Amino acid sequence: MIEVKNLVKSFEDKIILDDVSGIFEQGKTNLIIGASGSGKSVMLKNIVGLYQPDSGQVLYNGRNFVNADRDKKTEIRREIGMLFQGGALFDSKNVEQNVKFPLDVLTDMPEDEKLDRVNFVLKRVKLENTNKRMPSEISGGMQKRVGIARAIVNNSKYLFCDEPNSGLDPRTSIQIDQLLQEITDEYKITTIIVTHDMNSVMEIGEYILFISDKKKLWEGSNEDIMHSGVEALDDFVFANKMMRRFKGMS
Ligand SMILES: Nc1ncnc2c1ncn2[C@@H]1O[C@H](COP(=O)(O)OP(=O)(O)OP(=O)(O)O)[C@@H](O)[C@H]1O
Repeated sequence: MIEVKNLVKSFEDKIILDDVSGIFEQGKTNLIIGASGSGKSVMLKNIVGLYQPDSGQVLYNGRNFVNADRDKKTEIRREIGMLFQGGALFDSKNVEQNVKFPLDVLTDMPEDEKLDRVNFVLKRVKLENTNKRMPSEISGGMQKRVGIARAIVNNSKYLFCDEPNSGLDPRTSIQIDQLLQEITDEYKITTIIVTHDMNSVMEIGEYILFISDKKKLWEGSNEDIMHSGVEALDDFVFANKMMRRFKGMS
């Protein structure tokens, strides 16, 4: 579980996040949503330690990351897997080398054990026998799956995904969402996904934190989001014509 308590972040004089709190539970797909520029990525970067909050706490199963010393931070970082926007694979490495990379830099596992682990996660994302393919030789959806395999190869306890569906068609997006949810549930990972994709919200939003105007304006599940009664959230949820018609708004 990750607890964010009273997070405040500003750049120079501009406050981006003002006293935002949330509880992201283990084994659940937790979503941070909001309009473009609302501060979703900034929140994720504060959680993983890429940005230092002005104030507030980020607790990884009770361990405060913000004030942790170097060793403690390294310990927590080893438990984190990240799926970056666009996959962010190394173009010059093949699938196997990409997935193995975290094991090469974070562990002293023997090579045969690393390969067993790589093959295990590749099988889990249904990419067995693609070991020697280069990123340029596989589709966008396959590249995302390689990214997911790489993010979990070191038995990650925490998984962070920034817009995992960017650049994918709707059908492939749903497959990636479902894979993320299955893996989260199966390995009891605490997963946090930043997205503005309403399909993802409805499909896998077990816990949703909505940011607007620097604040957490709403939290809840995909079951409740249609009836939040929060105007800014309705503007976000019912942004397209079809959804508005569904709600009887136009
Ligand atoms: N390093 C930085 N220095 C200054 N301002 C920043 C920095 N990073 C982000 N911001 C500002 O913080 C605000 C929120 O940005 P953020 O990237 O978190 O938005 P977002 O909700 O993730 O948007 P999008 O959906 O478009 O990716 C923006 O106004 C952005 O310009």
